[in-house]
Amino acid sequence: MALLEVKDLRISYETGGGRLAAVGGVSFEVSEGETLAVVGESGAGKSSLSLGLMRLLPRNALSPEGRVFLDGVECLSLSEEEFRKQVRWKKLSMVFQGAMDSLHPVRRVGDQIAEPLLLDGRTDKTAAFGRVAELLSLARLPTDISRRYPHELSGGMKQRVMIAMALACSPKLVILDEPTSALDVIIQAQIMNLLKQLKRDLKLGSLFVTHDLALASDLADRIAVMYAGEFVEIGTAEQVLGSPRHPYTKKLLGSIPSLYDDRRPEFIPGTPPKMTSPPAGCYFSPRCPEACELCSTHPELIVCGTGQHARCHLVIES
Ligand SMILES: Nc1ncnc2c1ncn2[C@@H]1O[C@H](COP(=O)(O)OP(=O)(O)OP(=O)(O)O)[C@@H](O)[C@H]1O
Repeated sequence: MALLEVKDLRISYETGGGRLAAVGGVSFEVSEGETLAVVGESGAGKSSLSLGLMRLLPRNALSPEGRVFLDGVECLSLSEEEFRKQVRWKKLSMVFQGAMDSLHPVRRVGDQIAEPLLLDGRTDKTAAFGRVAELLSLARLPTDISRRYPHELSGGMKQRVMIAMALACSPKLVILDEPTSALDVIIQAQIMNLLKQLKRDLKLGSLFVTHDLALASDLADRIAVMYAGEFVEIGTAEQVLGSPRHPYTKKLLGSIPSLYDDRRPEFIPGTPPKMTSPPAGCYFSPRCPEACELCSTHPELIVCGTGQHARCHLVIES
């Protein structure tokens, strides 16, 4: 059985301009120890998906529709209190986008990491600080930073602290929302190595949310490409990167600069549709170089390889 099973998840917001469909019927699974990267440009719905799974959506979000099974428990039908006690941080946790800047500036790092353990009520202070030392070492940080304040740490160290905090209650699955976006490339590589190590050593499952397909390829077992609230392609990293089937995935790959030839990175003309009034047909068709009359109807995901699916009429079903 999959660790996480998401079925037809839909998330919408009430806005001044009408109802906005941020996540429009997304289905996927993540197994124990597996990394699924969710890749898409800004506004594709990646953060809404992540916050929806954590049940931390903003107030103007409508109740999510669909089913979310985590370790066999259907999460959307739990009450807020049940979800907080049984699931959030314990089975499913998250490293938020830009979160390293949200550490409390005048509280010691160790106290902040210990907080969720102490709040749980099942751990005393000595045990909590023993666990803090373990978590710091898991995140490859010296244990003496426990007594330091956030302003004494570099950006990379603060991000390691955020990762340590996400692991505090030993979750089985972590959502990593753009975990390296604010870091320079050297530190980014170090954090990616740490994530790979945690995946291997702890058999940690993860949903790795990023706009960067090249970065996704470093950690992902499978990749889902998200466009206008939908998965337009999903498959193993090898399939999506080596033989992409959806025109949007091909364009995303073409936009990655190459060090080894004179090819110029392509750009994708146009912008994603307004999700308060999405077009009737394929959402990508106004920007698609391969669009044809078939694209005036909305495509379903089509099986185009073992475990590979693409939402495009031009894909031949296999
Ligand atoms: N609280 C909100 N109210 C109304 N619309 C929202 C809200 N939050 C997000 N949206 C809209 O939902 C859509 C998906 O946004 P979301 O932030 O989930 O995308 P994203 O892929 O995570 O983008 P980014 O990488 O920029 O965070 C966008 O059209 C966005 O404008």
